[in-house]
Formats: sequence, C-alpha cells, structure tokens
Amino acid sequence: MITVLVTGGAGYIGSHACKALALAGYQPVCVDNLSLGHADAVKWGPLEVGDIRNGAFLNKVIAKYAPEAVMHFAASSNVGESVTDPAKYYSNNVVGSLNLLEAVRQNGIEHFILSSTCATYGIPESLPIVETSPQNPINPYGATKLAVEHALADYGRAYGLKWASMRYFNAAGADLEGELGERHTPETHVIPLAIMAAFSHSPAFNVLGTDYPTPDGSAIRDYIHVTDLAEAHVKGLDYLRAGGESSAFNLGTGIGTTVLEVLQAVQTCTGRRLDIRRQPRRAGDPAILYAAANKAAELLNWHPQYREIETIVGSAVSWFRHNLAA
Ligand SMILES: NC(=O)c1ccc[n+]([C@@H]2O[C@H](COP(=O)([O-])OP(=O)(O)OC[C@H]3O[C@@H](n4cnc5c(N)ncnc54)[C@H](O)[C@@H]3O)[C@@H](O)[C@H]2O)c1
Ligand SMILES: O=c1ccn([C@@H]2O[C@H](COP(=O)(O)OP(=O)(O)O[C@H]3O[C@H](CO)[C@@H](O)[C@H](O)[C@H]3O)[C@@H](O)[C@H]2O)c(=O)[nH]1
Repeated sequence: MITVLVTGGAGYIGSHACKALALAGYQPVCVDNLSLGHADAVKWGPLEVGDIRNGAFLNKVIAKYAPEAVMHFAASSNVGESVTDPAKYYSNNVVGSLNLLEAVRQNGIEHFILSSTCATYGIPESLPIVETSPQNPINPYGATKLAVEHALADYGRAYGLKWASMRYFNAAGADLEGELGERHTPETHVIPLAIMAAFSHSPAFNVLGTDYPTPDGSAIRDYIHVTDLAEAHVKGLDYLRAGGESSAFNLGTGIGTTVLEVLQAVQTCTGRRLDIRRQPRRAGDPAILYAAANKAAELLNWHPQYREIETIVGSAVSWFRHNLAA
C-alpha cells in the first residue's frame, strides 16, 4: 500500500482528503499539531502529533512510514487574522512549508500536493479566473501561499520534485455520509456561520456588503464541496504518479453564488428564517470570484459532483444537526 503523509489531516479539508485517499487504496498518515484540528477526525490511518516547523519530528515520521507523497494542508488560513498578525502567517505558512519541503527533499519523497488558494490571485482582472491569471494577493495570507507556490516550483526545477498546487475557491459542505464536517474555532466562513445563526435563538446574520456590482448587490463566490476537493487531491496524486507534468489547478465549480443566495439555501435547508442585516463591506473582500476549472477537468479528469448550492449547504446542515446542534 502506498503511504501518503497528510499534514493538517485533523483539519477540515485534510480529514476529508484522508477518507478519499483510503477509499482509493492509499494509506494516509496524518501529521497535525492539533492547534485547530480534531484528533477524532483522524479515522483512516495513524496520527502523529507535532509541528511541521520541527524538522527532527518530520524526519522521524518520514523514517517510520516511508511515504511516497505529501499532501500539505497544515496552515493558518484566516484572511483577517493574517492582516493583523502577519508574523504568524509567515512563520506557519512559509517557514513551516519550507521546513516540510526540506524534509521532503532530504528524504527523497517524489510527489507533493499543496493546498493553495484563489486568494493568491487578489482582485481578478477578468472572470472566470484561469490559472494563468496574474497572481497579485491583497493580504498576507494570499502572499504566504504564493510564496510557497514559488518555492515548490523552484524545488521542482532544481531537485525534480513533482508537484501540484491546488488553488481552492471556497471550500464548503460536509462528508455526505456524515463522518466528517467543518469545525473551525473561531468560525469565520459564511455557510457554517449562517447555519449557526439559523439554529440560534436570535437568528441575526450580517451580510458584509450589499452594494457590489452583482445582481443582488452581495459578493459572489465559487463554493466547492469538500468531498469534491478531496477527490481532486487523489486525482492529482494519480496524475503525478502516472508521470503528469507539475502544475497549478483551480478547484471550483465555475458557478458564482451570491451571499444572499447562500442565505436563501440555508433557510431552505434548515426550514428556519434568518434575520438578514445589511452591513458595510468587509475590508479586503473582492466583489466576485469564480473559477475556470477546465484544466483540472482535462488533465485530472476531475468533475465536481456536488455542484448545487442547496446540496452543499444541505450537507453542512446535516452535519450541524447531528454533531453540533445544542
Ligand atoms: N477552507 C477554505 O475555504 C480554504 C480555501 C482555500 C485554501 N484553503 C487551504 O486549505 C488548507 C486546509 O484548510 P482547512 O479549512 O481544512 O483548515 P483547518 O484549520 O481546518 O486545517 C488545518 C490543519 O492544520 C493543522 N496545523 C496548522 N498549523 C500546523 C503546524 N504548524 N503543524 C502541524 N499542523 C498544523 C491544524 O491543527 C489543522 O488541523 C489550508 O492550507 C488552507 O490555507 C482553505
Ligand atoms: O458573516 C459573514 C461572513 C462572510 N460573509 C461574506 O461571505 C463571503 C464568503 O466569505 P468567507 O466564507 O469568509 O470566505 P472568503 O473570505 O471568500 O475566504 C475563503 O475562501 C478563500 C478563497 O476564496 C480562501 O482562500 C480562504 O481561506 C477562505 O476563508 C464574503 O463575501 C464575505 O464578505 C458575510 O456576508 N457575512
């Protein structure tokens, strides 16, 4: 069985990737410092608790399990926090990733899949966003992810590492079989926040910006189901192992959904009404982001299955009802 080292495997997307890897016949081994993740989300292989900035720890884990590939999810990923505390982001995302890359190089691991983000593009010049669009991040989080993309490409050129940078749009939803879901503390993402509001006694929800140049004035995002994201990682690994060329891939549905449409889906799926409050824009939020994901379709044969916003929100509501509702 081929072993894959999954950093951040106790987190939201990493835990779903471990399930997808196991279903595809790979053996995931998680490395996580549990700063944000949950040990009980690690269900498909061993968990080694430690920090990716600790080289000796990484070397020990690699010697123990001899992974052929790394999927690197461990990071700090709160855009707002990256603006107020960039040091944390440069340390965790840049120093941590460089440390991991060095362990990968020294131990001769062949394949590397990176969690990157559409935040590396900044404000897009044109839509949909293609992989060759200019990358001009507008916050430290996006800047740190772009720095790691560059390091990865340089390691590929110089040392022969095969890599894929997966640029996610908005990860959302939960495992359709109810085994995993989103548990961020604090939560900042629109879908889980709206679900929590819907189930609370005072269901107020702030829409951050209602004067954007969109059909209903709220911002547009491309929500991609976390199980589809997980599947893309397995397909990316299969592609690299089959000799595919290292590259970056947008992972989105290509469908733009406004915040108000998300809230409508939350009301439909929960059967509860939200008290929707119109608020000013959040600093640093682009108006409209959605992907052209043709490249992943063509090269990875990746076709997201859970494309409808009601399906995505419905899976998150189901997870909430069974696991988080008081
Ligand atoms: N959630 C999204 O919409 C989204 C979008 C684009 C990109 N991403 C990227 O996807 C990845 C996973 O995101 P997520 O939403 O699952 O986040 P998450 O916080 O749920 O998971 C990250 C995991 O990494 C662990 N971790 C963090 N720093 C670590 C370190 N130094 N050493 C070891 N473990 C560490 C945390 O404990 C956590 O379990 C991140 O790299 C993020 O930047 C997420
Ligand atoms: O209480 C809230 C929270 C969010 N929003 C809006 O909802 C949209 C989506 O916001 P959020 O769920 O916070 O996601 P993003 O800010 O788009 O960022 C996510 O998606 C990015 C890629 O688009 C990733 O890089 C980030 O890691 C990930 O947090 C934005 O227009 C927000 O202004 C609200 O209106 N009210």
